Amino acid sequence: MKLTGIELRRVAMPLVAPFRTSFGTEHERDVLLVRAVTAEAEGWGECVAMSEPRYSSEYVEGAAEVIRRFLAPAVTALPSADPVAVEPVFAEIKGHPMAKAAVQTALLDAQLRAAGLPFGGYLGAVRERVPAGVSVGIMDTVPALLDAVERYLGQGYLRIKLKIEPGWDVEPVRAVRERFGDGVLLQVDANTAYTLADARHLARLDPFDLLLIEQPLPEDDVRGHAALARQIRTPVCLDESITSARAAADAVALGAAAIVNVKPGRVGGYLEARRVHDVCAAHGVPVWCGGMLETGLGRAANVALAALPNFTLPGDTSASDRYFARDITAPFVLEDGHVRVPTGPGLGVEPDEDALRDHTTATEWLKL
Ligand SMILES: CC(=O)N[C@@H](Cc1ccc2ccccc2c1)C(=O)O
Ligand SMILES: [Mg+2]
Repeated sequence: MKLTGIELRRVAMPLVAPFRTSFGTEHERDVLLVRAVTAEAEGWGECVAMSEPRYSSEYVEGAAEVIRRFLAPAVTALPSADPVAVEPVFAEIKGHPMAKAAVQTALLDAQLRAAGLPFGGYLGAVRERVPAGVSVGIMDTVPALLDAVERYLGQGYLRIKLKIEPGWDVEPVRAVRERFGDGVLLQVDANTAYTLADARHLARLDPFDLLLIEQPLPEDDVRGHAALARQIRTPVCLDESITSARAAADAVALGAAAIVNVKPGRVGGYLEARRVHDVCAAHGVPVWCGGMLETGLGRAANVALAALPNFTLPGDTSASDRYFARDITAPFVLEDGHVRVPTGPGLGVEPDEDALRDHTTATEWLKL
């Protein structure tokens, strides 16, 4: 597949409501999109980096620079812009998994569109729709949280995830359990906000029968998560720590992860994400698809990935309107708590021209 060019496009996506986590509050997504143009077709990839390095070390401006200076030239140096062949070449450039994932996905999308193959079919999807969970931010008050959870349950979401941090954890969880009962699938995500010294405090979440507690400790504290897992009953799930299939194998072998949140951007792409899925399946560890407030382009790829067999827990694959009043693709909608896997070639969705134009803040054509 001959690459004729790569476009870097920045889009501003206002959020329907501020989204607060233990690492800050987001009001608008500044998204970097990658468009790979080949003679046969063009493909899209979405970089999930935030505008500031608060979730992980990557940030939008940095990802654009890495693509501009290192990843795009590496692709053009290849005889063919093959999404699988780029992996060993990208491996020589250290880090920057979100930037790598965006470029590889754009190449995959172009290749699959040209071949008329859907992304889900290519990855090994076994379902036509996936159960959707929703991530609920930290709120100013418990009543405000209960209103938000009530709205999401009313829309049909099959699982509720509450962001927590020291000072906002046991009380909101107790309030949700007391108000909505034990039947609701409920989990929490700390985004690394605690330390092992908080183990006894985190054990106070045990009575609430949570599905999991996501990334309570720092990204590099795998040993600490294994020690914590021996002191609490709630299953420990890792997110930020799982940076590759090897990291997943290590975390599982060390007893640090009973469940894994799979995020293609965090591990360098959808092919590595599938390897994480396969390693976890081999160890009997269930996975679910995490979210990074993607537009419909990244959402389409995530929903396809979430249809693989070992994705047995509802993911953060919410409908578009959970984050955006207007998506840049046809919106993903919730149907009986599920989101449909696109069936068209490649990602199966493309940007709506008008929406893309209205949200675009910058475009840059990389001379190759
Ligand atoms: C759905 C969910 O909770 N996602 C991440 C956290 C997160 C939160 C806020 C974000 C804002 C901009 C870009 C990425 C972001 C990721 C998580 O699982 O840890
Ligand atoms: Mg998380």
